[in-house]
Amino acid sequence: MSKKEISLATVKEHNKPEDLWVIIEDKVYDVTKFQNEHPGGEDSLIEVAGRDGTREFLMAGHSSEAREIMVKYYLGDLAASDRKKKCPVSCKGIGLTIGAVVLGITLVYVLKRGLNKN
Ligand code: HEM
Repeated sequence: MSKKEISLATVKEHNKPEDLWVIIEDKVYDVTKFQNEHPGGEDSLIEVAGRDGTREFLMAGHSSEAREIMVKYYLGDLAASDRKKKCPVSCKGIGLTIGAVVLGITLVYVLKRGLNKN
């Protein structure tokens, strides 16, 4: 269930150890009170204070237990306009296919023209 939407500018204001918000997968968490309990240390959270820490969070390879703990600190979703535009694998695949088809047609056209000149 999503709560309210929070802008990136608002998250940026909470970038200190005594007031520490972080964005993970487009969700905003207030981890101020969790810092001292974090098994990965407070420094790793302070490092991403007030910004998107998704990459770092995923790189640390968090367990499903960690995901359960997160729920307690969830504040709301990042405002839609501040979310990074994501292109899923399927979308990249379509782009590559279209690119390849266009390239193929161009090649055939150029080759045919070249042949017709002789
Ligand atoms: C609300 C957010 C977070 C929660 C609830 C959380 C929770 C946890 C928990 C429970 C662990 C122990 C291992 C596990 O069960 O996966 C852990 C480890 C760790 N976390 Fe987090 N974490 C959060 C955010 C972050 C972020 C944003 C970063 C990086 C910037 C981070 C970096 C790490 C690291 C480096 C470890 C240590 C992994 C290891 O020693 O193998 N965590 N975290």
